[in-house]
Amino acid sequence: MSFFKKLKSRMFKSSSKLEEGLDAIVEEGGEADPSPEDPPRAAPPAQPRPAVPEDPVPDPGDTPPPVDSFPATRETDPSEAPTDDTPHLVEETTVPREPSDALDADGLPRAPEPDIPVEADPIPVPEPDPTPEPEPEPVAPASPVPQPSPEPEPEPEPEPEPEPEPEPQPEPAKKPGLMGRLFGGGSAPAADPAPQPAAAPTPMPMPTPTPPAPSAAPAPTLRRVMDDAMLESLEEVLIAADMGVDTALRVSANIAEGRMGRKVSTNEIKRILADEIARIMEPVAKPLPIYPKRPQVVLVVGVNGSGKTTTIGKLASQFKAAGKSVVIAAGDTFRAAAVEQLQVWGDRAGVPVLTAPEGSDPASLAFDAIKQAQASGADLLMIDTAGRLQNRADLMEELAKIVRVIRKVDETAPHNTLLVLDATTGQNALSQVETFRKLADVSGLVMTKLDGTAKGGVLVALADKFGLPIHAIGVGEQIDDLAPFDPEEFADALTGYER
Ligand SMILES: Nc1nc2c(ncn2[C@@H]2O[C@H](COP(=O)(O)OP(=O)(O)OP(=O)(O)O)[C@@H](O)[C@H]2O)c(=O)[nH]1
Repeated sequence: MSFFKKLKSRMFKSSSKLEEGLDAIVEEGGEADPSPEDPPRAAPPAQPRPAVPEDPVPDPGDTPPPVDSFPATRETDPSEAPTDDTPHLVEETTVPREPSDALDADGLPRAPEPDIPVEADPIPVPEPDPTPEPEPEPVAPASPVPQPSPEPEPEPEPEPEPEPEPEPQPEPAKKPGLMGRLFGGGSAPAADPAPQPAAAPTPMPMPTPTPPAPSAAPAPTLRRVMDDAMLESLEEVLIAADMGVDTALRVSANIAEGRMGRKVSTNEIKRILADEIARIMEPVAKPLPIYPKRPQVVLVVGVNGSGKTTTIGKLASQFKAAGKSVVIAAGDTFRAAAVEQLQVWGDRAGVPVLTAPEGSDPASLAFDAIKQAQASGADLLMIDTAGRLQNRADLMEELAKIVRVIRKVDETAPHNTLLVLDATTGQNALSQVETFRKLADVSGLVMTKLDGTAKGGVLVALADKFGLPIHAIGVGEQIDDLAPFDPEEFADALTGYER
């Protein structure tokens, strides 16, 4: 099953909404057009995503250039067997075709050519059976084997031994693909209800071969002339998919450019839209840069429950696996449960968690944590902060204070300020970015919970409006459910476009 068929079979709500909308738009005013469907978009030349961002360092001032980037382990280890969540999956290879000379001039199958014994015969000669069959062979495989039973009616039960079919190669049990987990495809690998072919090894009896169906003429493609009414519908569908009004209008306008009055099929409109979305997302798909500065201070901010602690645990685990020494600081000093939760993640990732007495000033914890990380020579210090709604001025001021105090120890810090956004919040993510970047100088985004939302389109709006790097996406609650952001996969999944 190809990658995209797998994706389609678990298609997320957002895409179905968008995809259904696009289908409906073309159906609404479309007409059957006998001209063939446009060829699928040619796959771009394989471009391994660099582990080091090509762009200049976000903070060129005092911060040295990044030497590495998250998640190096996923992207750079060639020994890793490709998995479904590898962003460079290719479609299944096509089935080899019969050579065209298998047909004669009339299009009928040619008679087999006699073997010319030029060299040693490579075809294995069947071994002569040393023991002659005592029983007469059935003439036709469909004939029932004569039964010794006196019953006059032939028993349908004891069918002739089925020909030993080649054992179906059971596919190795796989973790659901990244895109399979995106936007509602199920988060935890264990919870994946997808049927595993490996679990049912019993070979199916081969059905009697049925004659090939007469080749039906390909159904004519439905096409609609691109006009104002179609564009208006497109805008509505994009807004409903959470892209926001501004982005939806801009995307629609770009799609219309040079195409007004032309007929487009559903597949063409999906391809054009997927290309447009991928074009918007491409510049923001940047892994978290890693600097030679020790400790590199990563401040993690966001509203309550957006997934900060979980993301810190996942990141810490990946950095540790990449050979970095990581320390986490529990900056939510007001909630004992938050500290405990972070400690659980620290244990999972195998990294120490620095804590402060309950109720103490989070800015002073951050100060102490940097000092300790400096003393221990840690590569990375990740500071968790309490969740705060962007409309709580007092809490936002507290965050600004944390940043000020961090800069007292290291004026180049924090080297990264990650805003963790919950994809299920939809358009509210825009106002979160606006407020947090004012107060905490957000350097990049992590979008969590893309595995269970109808709101994936908001990422397009974020990229279009702010252009902040999207370092990673959360696709589940497990420690390895954090993946690099792949714009093209995302665009195809969002629009339902199949390459
Ligand atoms: N499905 C899914 N759940 C996630 C993801 N990331 C986090 N969660 C869940 O979201 C919930 C909140 O995550 P936390 O990491 O505690 O969020 P937080 O921002 O630290 O929360 P506060 O400290 O209360 O502000 C938890 O139940 C997580 O398991 C994700 O990518 N996918």
